[in-house]
Amino acid sequence: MKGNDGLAEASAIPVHVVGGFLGAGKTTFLNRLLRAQQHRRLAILVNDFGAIDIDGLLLERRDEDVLALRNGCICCSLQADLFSTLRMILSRRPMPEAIFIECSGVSKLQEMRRTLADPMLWQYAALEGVICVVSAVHVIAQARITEDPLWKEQILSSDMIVLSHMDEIGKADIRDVEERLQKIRGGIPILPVSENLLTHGVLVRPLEPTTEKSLFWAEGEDIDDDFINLEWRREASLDLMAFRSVIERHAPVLLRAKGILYLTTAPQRALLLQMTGSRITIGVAPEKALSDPASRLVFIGRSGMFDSQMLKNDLDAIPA
Ligand SMILES: Nc1nc2c(ncn2[C@@H]2O[C@H](COP(=O)(O)OP(=O)(O)OP(=O)(O)O)[C@@H](O)[C@H]2O)c(=O)[nH]1
Repeated sequence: MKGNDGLAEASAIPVHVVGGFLGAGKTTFLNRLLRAQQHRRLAILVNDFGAIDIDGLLLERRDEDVLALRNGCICCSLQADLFSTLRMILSRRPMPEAIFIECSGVSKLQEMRRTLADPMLWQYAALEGVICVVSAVHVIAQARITEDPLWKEQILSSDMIVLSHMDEIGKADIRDVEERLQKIRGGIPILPVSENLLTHGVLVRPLEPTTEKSLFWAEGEDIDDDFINLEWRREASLDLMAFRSVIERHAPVLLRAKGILYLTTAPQRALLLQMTGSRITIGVAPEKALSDPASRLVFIGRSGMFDSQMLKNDLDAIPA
């Protein structure tokens, strides 16, 4: 049977939102969860703030299960795309058992919550809960991130916090992190990533659909303007020392960088660059990355602080 809007009627599919600041560990958490729940039919919707689909590349799931929404933020500028993608997922047969939405690191979770509380959507896909992934290392050592109003908004607007990067700090620091988070949002469950959490799914407090009329087209505050991103692509491989010095020069104003790199020392080898705050790692990229032989990187910073043109000029000047 079909509903008035053309969607098949069915009991609502649970929707889990996974949010959290730039580089907090959302994709890593989701990958662990997907591995633990391999037997389930899940649809994953991933929102990269930039046009380059890095998160889609990093998610370990069959390509057809992962849908990417790029070049904007689903909590504001991509709201309409979010709805049309959800409709497409809901029209699939067999239907997924659950939908996970990985927000971009700049998504406001209150906006996501309002968007998904749409009364019409709720009949088919009901928000089960909003999980905020918080990096314990950010809390202990990255004041630049934890002083960002958006970081706090995400904690205040979620139902549960999942702590990442706990392996990198000691027990006393973990207690300190929990206390600091409880001060921001008293009573919120703060959970480490455990097998139990990954296997038995993610709780959480069921919400009621909004009584307001559909927010489908409601205009939210556009937070895309607060952040600037630079997408940079180079067909030839890069000199590591020159690349490093460019990154070190710009690191103080960057909140996040990630992407695929090819270096002159091993031009056939795709490397994965990850940078959150001032922490940088370069490791082996997933095999899928090799389908594109170009280096492709995304850099994100706050407007007014991050000079994307200057970074682009510096990157362009790196010798091949
Ligand atoms: N040691 C450690 N590293 C982690 C953990 N979680 C994530 N990372 C690393 O932190 C970096 C960022 O992790 P991602 O999962 O890509 O973070 P994200 O929140 O999806 O990033 P954006 O989508 O860009 O906002 C990567 O280098 C991960 O390997 C963790 O629990 N422990």
